[in-house]
Formats: sequence, C-alpha cells, structure tokens
Amino acid sequence: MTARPIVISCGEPAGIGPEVAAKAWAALGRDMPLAWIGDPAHLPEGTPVRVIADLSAVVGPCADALPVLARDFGSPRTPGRANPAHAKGVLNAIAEGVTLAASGQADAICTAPIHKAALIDGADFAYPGHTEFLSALAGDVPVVMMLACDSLRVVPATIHIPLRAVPAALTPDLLRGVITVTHSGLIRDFGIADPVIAVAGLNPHAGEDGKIGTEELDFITAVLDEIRADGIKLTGPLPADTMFHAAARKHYDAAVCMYHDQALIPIKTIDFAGGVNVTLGLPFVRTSPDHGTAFDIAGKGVADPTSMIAALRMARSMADARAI
Ligand SMILES: NC(=O)C1=CN([C@@H]2O[C@H](COP(=O)(O)OP(=O)(O)OC[C@H]3O[C@@H](n4cnc5c(N)ncnc54)[C@H](O)[C@@H]3O)[C@@H](O)[C@H]2O)C=CC1
Ligand SMILES: NCC(=O)COP(=O)(O)O
Repeated sequence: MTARPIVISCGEPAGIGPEVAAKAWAALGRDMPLAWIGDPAHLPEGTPVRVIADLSAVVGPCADALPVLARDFGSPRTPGRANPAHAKGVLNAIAEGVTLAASGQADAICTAPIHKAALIDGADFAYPGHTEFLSALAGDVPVVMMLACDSLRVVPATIHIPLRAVPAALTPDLLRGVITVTHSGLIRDFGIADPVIAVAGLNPHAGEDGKIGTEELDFITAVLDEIRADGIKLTGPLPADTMFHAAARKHYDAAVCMYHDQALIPIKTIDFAGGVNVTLGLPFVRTSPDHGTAFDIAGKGVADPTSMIAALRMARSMADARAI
C-alpha cells in the first residue's frame, strides 16, 4: 500500500519545534511523505516550502520542498518568548493533525513540543499535555504515555501531577488500565507477540516488605497477580533503582513506572537525543520527540533534530505495523 504522509504539528512557534521539523524533513524528506501544519513564517529562514491546499497534494516523498498546510498565526515568532496570541493556532494545528490521521488522510501525527504554560495562559488549555488532549480528541479513549529508545521503553502510570498527589492517584483500576493498554500497544504497534512488562514499585526497594511504604503490599502486588492470571507476562513490583541498568533491561519489553520522573529520568539519561514519546491506545498513530521547547536555544540554529527524526521513523514503522 502507498504510504500516506505523516503530518507534523508545529508546536510552540517560539521553541525549537519549527527548526527540528525543518531539519528532520531535510534528513527524511526523500524517504517518506511528510507535511507540516503551521505558519510558514515561523519556519527557519531559507526552509524551502511548498504550500499545499490539502494532503492529496502529497503523493510521495517530497525532497525539494517541505509541504506545508499553511495557517496564518497573525504575527511572527520571537524565539524563546511564547506569544499568547499564538496559543489557539498551536492547538488548532494539533486538532487538525488528529483529524487528518483519524480520517486516514495521514498515516500518523508527529507533534512538535508545546509549551504547556503558554497554552494555559493563551488559550486556557485544560489538559496537562498532548497525551490527555489527544485522548479527548479521540473520544476519551484510555491512553498511556510511552517513551521509547533502542534499549528501553518506559510508561509512567501517573503523568503530569505533583509528586505529593501520586500515591492517591495510583489506584488498582489505574494500574490495571495502564498495564493492559501498554501490553496491547506493544503487540499492535511494536510487533512484539508476547511482551514482558516490568512494573516498578512506588517506594524505595519496592517497600522492603512493608517497612518502607505499604502500597506494594496494599494493592500493587495483587493487581499484578490478577493481570498475570490473565496470561500477561509481568515482573514486579521491582525496586526502581535496580531495574534500568543494561543487564536488567534485557529482561523486559517495557517498564511501567509509578510516576513521571521514575520513568523519564532513566530513558532521558540513556538516550536524550534519540528518545521518542508515543501515545499508546489511540485509534491513530502519534509520536513526538522526547524533548521540550528548549527556549534557551530557540532561534540559534543549534537544535539537534535526532529525536524528531527518530519520532518520524517510529511513526512510520508503527503505521506500517498497523497496516499489516
Ligand atoms: N512533547 C511535548 O510537547 C513536550 C513539551 N515539554 C515542554 O517544554 C518546555 C520546556 O521544558 P524543559 O523541561 O526545559 O525541557 P527541554 O527538553 O525543552 O530542555 C531541556 C534542556 O535540553 C536542551 N534541549 C532540548 N531539546 C534539545 C535539542 N533537540 N537539541 C539540543 N538541546 C536540546 C535544552 O536546550 C535545555 O537545556 C516545558 O513547557 C515543557 O512542558 C517538555 C517535554 C515534552
Ligand atoms: N514529559 C513529557 C512531556 O511533557 C510530553 O507530554 P505530552 O505533551 O506528550 O503529553
């Protein structure tokens, strides 16, 4: 089957999103069809652009110019300083990309980073991030955030909430849902027939038999036993400090963690440049680079596009896996 384009939503114009998208197109544009949604005036100067009316204009890889669904944001960007007037355009680009991916006109959406605070200030953005926004756009389907690189995949069970809110948010239902969506995603999107999932404990040493916290004894172990009884291969709850070294990583296909930093610190330490953020559970494919808007280097031309390139390659491979 002919590959349809992957659409890239512009993300925060004041960040490095436009730059890494342009650089990723320069690296991959001859290999796969791509299209960018945003204000072409926000792309780095000199980026060759072909404004298109709709995605039917992208019938294959386009190496001479980046196909752009041009949307007027009304004003130029200032690198490193978000303009609240751009917030609605940023969200519209994501929503439009979702419509294209969900309708099959695009094979996937790859989202460039948003600045969460700028979207709250400029557009009363009601979600903690893309992950929850995409779930809502898809009809409130249960989703999980996965970050993946060549040697590790991690899933935070709770995402963008304060650390002090984590224990209350971690419920048996939440954990069950996160593990089953992760399991299905590993099969559907990563082609792993019988995945093994490692689950971290919440407390140091996974609670040390209840001496350093009791959530493992209170419910985590019981939930894992239930899920194992359904035939899903699980290990845990494991002490989080000893489950990410190279030898330990060989024993599982994904690690479900209890909170954001427990999951993201290991992967961003192992491969910040090449990590990819994936949303599992959606009816369409979504990936994103693992990094944020990097205001400190925006507009300087020094942003590393490796993660955006990896995100586009992963989106392509996930879309191909779903097409089989
Ligand atoms: N998918 C998304 O939309 C994401 C958005 N964010 C948002 O980004 C904003 C900034 O977050 P931070 O925690 O500062 O993380 P960040 O990833 O934007 O920056 C952290 C450090 O890494 C550097 N860096 C990041 N990407 C780079 C690249 N491609 N090349 C070279 N250096 C790079 C930055 O210059 C900075 O020093 C926040 O509003 C956050 O919510 C963060 C992560 C993902
Ligand atoms: N820390 C990961 C991150 O901020 C990305 O979140 P999302 O926007 O993909 O939900």
